[in-house]
Amino acid sequence: MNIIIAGPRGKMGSLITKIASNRTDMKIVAGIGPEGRDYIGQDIGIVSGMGRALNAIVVDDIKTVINESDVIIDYTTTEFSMEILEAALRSKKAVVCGTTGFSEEEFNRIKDASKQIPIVYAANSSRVVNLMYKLLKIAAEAIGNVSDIEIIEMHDRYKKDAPSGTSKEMGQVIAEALNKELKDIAVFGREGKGERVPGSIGYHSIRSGDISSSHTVMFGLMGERLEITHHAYNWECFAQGACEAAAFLYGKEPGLYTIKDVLKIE
Ligand SMILES: NC(=O)C1=CN([C@@H]2O[C@H](COP(=O)(O)OP(=O)(O)OC[C@H]3O[C@@H](n4cnc5c(N)ncnc54)[C@H](O)[C@@H]3O)[C@@H](O)[C@H]2O)C=CC1
Ligand SMILES: O=C(O)C1=N[C@H](C(=O)O)C[C@H](O)C1
Repeated sequence: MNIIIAGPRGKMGSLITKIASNRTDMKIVAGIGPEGRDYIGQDIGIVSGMGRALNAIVVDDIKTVINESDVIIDYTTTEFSMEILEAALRSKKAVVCGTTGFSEEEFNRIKDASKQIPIVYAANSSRVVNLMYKLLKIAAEAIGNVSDIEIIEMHDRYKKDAPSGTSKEMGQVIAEALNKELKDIAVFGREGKGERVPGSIGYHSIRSGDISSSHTVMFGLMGERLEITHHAYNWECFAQGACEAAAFLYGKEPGLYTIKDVLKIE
């Protein structure tokens, strides 16, 4: 299968390039970078920092290369992801989207597009984080109604969105386990409100230094607490999942798939 990688200079794009180039089931045919960058026209292996050419060029206009591809892997920005989605729709190509921070309206555009093209949307493409979702469901079903739930997430100082896409998915898993709507129980920040809101999920975002990604969900009771935590030491676990998702999409019917479909964590 032929793939295009969006943002190959980025943290995720460069790792995805490295991992995809070592797989025998996929071939990188192009990268897409922002207009005006000095590396447009250069080889993606050089642009991504791998130090060797992969015989695929980074272009700034997806239209010029999209027909050579089967799947586009996109971990970039919400604005650019929307452009990729439109191009993929026009050319009927599959997309793996791991970008986070979409508005509800933007996410509805992804859902609509999936009626015509196959899409994996994954706010977190690590296998272990997706196992953590399963653990959260068990914990929320058992003690969610009798504990104070807090989600604490930490990322590097450059991350654009807060709270993280993963923490929203974690909140969703817990809300579903409690038969509630996340929007009714999520509390962002607690400035000026000392007391805890009973039955809520508190969100806390830390942005500091070069923390790759950490998520803790705390179930607080009187006299004890349960914490379930995932730490990523770098972004490779997410990039591995991105490539697995691309391989999964090859030849798939249109639809909105999740990383659970890809990783088969039942
Ligand atoms: N789903 C998951 O498992 C993960 C998701 N992410 C998400 O992926 C996204 C990217 O994260 P990072 O790689 O850390 O960011 P980054 O800032 O390192 O990379 C973003 C890339 O997008 C490119 N880009 C932006 N606008 C563009 C445009 N108009 N045309 C072409 N290229 C454009 C930039 O040049 C850059 O290379 C974020 O939304 C982040 O939250 C990050 C890690 C894991
Ligand atoms: O920006 C990141 O780094 C990450 N973003 C994703 C998110 O918003 O949840 C996934 C992971 O935590 C890394």
